[in-house]
Amino acid sequence: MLHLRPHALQPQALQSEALQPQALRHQALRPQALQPQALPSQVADAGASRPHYWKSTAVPAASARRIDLEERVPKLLFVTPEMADFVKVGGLGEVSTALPRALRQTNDIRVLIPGYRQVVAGRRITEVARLPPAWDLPGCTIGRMDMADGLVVYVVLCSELFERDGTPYGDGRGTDWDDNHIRFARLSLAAAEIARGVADIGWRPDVLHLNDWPAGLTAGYLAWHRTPVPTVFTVHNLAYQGLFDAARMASIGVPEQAFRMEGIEFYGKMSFLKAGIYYASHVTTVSATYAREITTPEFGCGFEGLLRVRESQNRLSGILNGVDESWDASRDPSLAGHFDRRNLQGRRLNAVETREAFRLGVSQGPLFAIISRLVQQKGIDLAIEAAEKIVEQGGQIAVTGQGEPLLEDALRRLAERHPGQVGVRIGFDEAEARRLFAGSDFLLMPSRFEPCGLSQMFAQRYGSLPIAYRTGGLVDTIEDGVTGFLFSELSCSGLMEAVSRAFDSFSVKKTLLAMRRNAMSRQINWLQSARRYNDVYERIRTWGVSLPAAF
Ligand SMILES: Nc1ncnc2c1ncn2[C@@H]1O[C@H](COP(=O)(O)OP(=O)(O)O[C@H]2O[C@H](CO)[C@@H](O)[C@H](O)[C@H]2O)[C@@H](O)[C@H]1O
Repeated sequence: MLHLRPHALQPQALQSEALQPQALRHQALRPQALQPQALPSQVADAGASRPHYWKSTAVPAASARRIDLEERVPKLLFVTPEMADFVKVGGLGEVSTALPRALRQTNDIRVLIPGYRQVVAGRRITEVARLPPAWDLPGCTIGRMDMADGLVVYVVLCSELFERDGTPYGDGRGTDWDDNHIRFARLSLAAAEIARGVADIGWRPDVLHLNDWPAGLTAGYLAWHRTPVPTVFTVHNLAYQGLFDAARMASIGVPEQAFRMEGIEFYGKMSFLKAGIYYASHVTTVSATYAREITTPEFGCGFEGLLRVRESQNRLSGILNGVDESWDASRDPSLAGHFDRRNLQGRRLNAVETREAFRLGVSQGPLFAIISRLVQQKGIDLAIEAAEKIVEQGGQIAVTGQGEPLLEDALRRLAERHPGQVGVRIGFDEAEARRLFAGSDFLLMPSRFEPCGLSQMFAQRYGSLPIAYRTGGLVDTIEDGVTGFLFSELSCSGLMEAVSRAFDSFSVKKTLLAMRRNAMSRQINWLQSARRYNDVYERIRTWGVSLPAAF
C-alpha cells in the first residue's frame, strides 16, 4: 500500500491547470483506443533518414562492418517539451539542448519535440511520417530537422495544437492552455508510436528518454499497448504534475483500468507525471540529494510512497546536470569583458555594463544578482525581504526573470523604493543574463526546493558566488564557504546569516578572490552526466521490460 498525501508545494501555475470538469466525450471511440490504426503510406522522404542497410540484403564487406557498428550503437529517442535551440521556459530547455549532444558521442540519439511556432518558423523540415487522429487527438505529421551540428530533431507537426503565441505551456500571461492534456498526449502518443514502429520514420529507438510530465504519458501508452521498449523518465521538477480531470481520460485514450493507484490516478485526478513515474522502466532526477528528498513527505509532493518503492527496486537515481561549453568566460561573445580564473580583470567591465543596464549607481559595494524564473519555488519573496537589509548595508541588487505576476509586481515596487540601488528587468535576455552572472559578486538563490539548479553553476563558472538554501542540487554543487554560501533555516533571517558572511568575504579581498577561483575551478560537464545516463540505459536494456499485469 502506498502512502500518498496531499502536497503543499504545488506552484500556482498548476492550480489553474485544466481541472474543470468536462463531459465524457467520444466515449464510443474507447474500445478502439488500444489499437491505433496503421499509418498512411504517403511518407515523404522517409528514405532520407532510413539507414541504407534496411533496403538491401546484399551488403559488401566494408559496409557490413559499418552496419555491425551502427547496430551496436544504442538508439535513443529523447522526448522533451522544450529545447533552448528553439524555445525555453527554464532549465529543462537548457538540459534538452546540452544532454542529447553529450550523449551523441556514444548513442544514436534523436530528439522529439512539439512543433511550436518557435520551432517551425522559417525552418527546413522534411516530412517523414503521418499519424492519424486517435480519440480526440488530431492527426499529425512527424517532421525531421537536421541541426547544423548533425543532431537529428523530429518535430510533431500539428498547427492547431502547437503553433500559438505564448510559451510551450500557456499564453505567457500566467494561464496554461486548456487543451494541454490533448497537446502533450499528442506528443506522447507520437513518441510511443515511433517506438512501436507504427509511425515508420525509418528508425526505431531501443530506449526512450522522457522528460517531465509533458512526456510522461508515453510510458503509459507503451504499457497499455504492451510495447516492451525500455523507458527512462527524468523528473526535472516534481511540483509540475500534469494534473487533469479524470473525465478527460477518454479523450486521450487512457484505458479505464489505468485509473487507479497502481496507474495514473493521483488524488482523484489523472497525472501525466505519475504515468511517467509509474510506468517507466527507470526514474531519474537531476541530483542525488533531490533523489533522496523526493522519497520523503516534505519534498515528495504526495509521490513519496511510489518513489520509495522505485528506490527499493533500484529504479530511482539522481544524476546531476552539467554545464555546457558555451559557459566559458574567456570567449563568451555575450560578455563585455573576458576573463578566466587566473586573470579576473575582465569581470569589472561586465559589472559596469550591468550597473548601467539596470540603472544602478556607481558603487564600491557588492552587487547581488537574481536570475530566475519568478515562481514560488525560487524563494523570491525571501529575497525581496532580505533586499531591504542588503541595500541598508551598502549592497546593490539586479534582478532579471519573469513569471508570476504578483512576484513581478513586488519586484518592480522594490526597485521603485530603491532607485539606483535595486534594478529590475522583467523578461529574459540570455546575453544580459550572462553579463549579470559575469559582473555580479553574488547570486541570490534561496529556492525552497531545487531539483538541481543550473543558475548556481553558471554563476560559479563566471565567478559569482551563489547564496542558497541547503536543499536538493544546491547541496551537491555548493561547498559552503568555499564555492558559495549555504544557509539552513528557510527564512529571511536564515538567508541574511549567509548574506552577512558574503559581505564579510567581500571586505577581505583575498578571501573573495580565493572563493571566486574555487568556484570557477569546479569541473562539471555534461559528459559526466552522459556517462551516468549511459549506465542507466545499459541496465534497463539488459533487464528488459516487465509490463503491468492488468493490461
Ligand atoms: N524567465 C526566464 N526565461 C527563460 N529562461 C530563464 C528565465 N529565468 C531563468 N532562466 C534560465 O533558465 C535556467 C534556470 O534553470 P534552473 O535549473 O536554475 O531552474 P528551473 O527551475 O527552470 O529548472 C528545473 O529543471 C532544471 C533542469 O533539470 C533543474 O536544474 C531545476 O532544479 C528545476 O527546477 C537558467 O539557464 C536561467 O538562466
